[in-house]
Amino acid sequence: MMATPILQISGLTMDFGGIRALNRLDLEVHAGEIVALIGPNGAGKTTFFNCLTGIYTPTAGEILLTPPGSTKNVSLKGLKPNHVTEKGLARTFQNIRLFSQMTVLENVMIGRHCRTKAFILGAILRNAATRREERQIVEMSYAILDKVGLAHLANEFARNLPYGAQRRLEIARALATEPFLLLLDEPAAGMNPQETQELDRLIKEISTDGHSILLIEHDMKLVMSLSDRIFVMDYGKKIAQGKPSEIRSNPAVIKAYLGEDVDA
Ligand SMILES: Nc1ncnc2c1ncn2[C@@H]1O[C@H](COP(=O)(O)OP(=O)(O)OP(=O)(O)O)[C@@H](O)[C@H]1O
Repeated sequence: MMATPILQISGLTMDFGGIRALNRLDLEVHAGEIVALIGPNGAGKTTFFNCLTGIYTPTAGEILLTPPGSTKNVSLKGLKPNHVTEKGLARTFQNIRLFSQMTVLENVMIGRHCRTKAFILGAILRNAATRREERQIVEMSYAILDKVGLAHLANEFARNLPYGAQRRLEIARALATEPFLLLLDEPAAGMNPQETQELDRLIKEISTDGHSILLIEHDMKLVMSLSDRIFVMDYGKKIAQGKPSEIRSNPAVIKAYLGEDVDA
């Protein structure tokens, strides 16, 4: 028997006034998978992520999250972004959103915040439990920075990092929330070929560590290298889904991309 998907989306619809940006989308992600969401500009991919992560409340449809190995699901529909993160789903953004005036380490520690127990009173009194928790946060943040290859830059201001490193720092911050599902919105955007290759390796490593991944990406070479399955959208609808080899030769996909600048 096939295990319950960790993410199950059905009939997801999002209207902006008269514009139907998402039209009854169904999609599922299983534990351990790397799934890519692709489609021409304006297809609705970012809107889709925004509906999943509490930035928009969808007009209709359901979004169910089930921790790996569990049978109990939770609906994400209508939850605030911080509550979505608490349920085990973290994301990065198309436009980098780091705290540029803070250090690399602090940016990761902030990601950790949603899993900490210490309250304001603890911070004021700085009791033993608070200090212990702080120490653990620092250690864990260093371990994550090590994973993404940024430990040596821990005390640098985020704004001083090269572009590719900033994108990896965003991933580190998302990982600090301990997600079982990670959403990456165009992680390779603006990267040079070497940075993209490093990203390819990093995403595979994160997947091997036990995180499932759903990513939006325009770099087709990266998509084909990473994905177990690909969902293709156009005009808010799903037009195809399948393995990379199936998507590559799918006539509906080729048609949707005609006239588009595809980084093949
Ligand atoms: N806040 C909003 N208000 C009104 N319309 C919106 C809003 N956000 C998105 N849209 C519209 O929804 C459609 C889908 O946009 P979206 O940004 O999700 O596409 P995309 O697939 O992410 O595109 P890209 O690849 O360029 O990032 C577009 O027609 C867009 O103009």
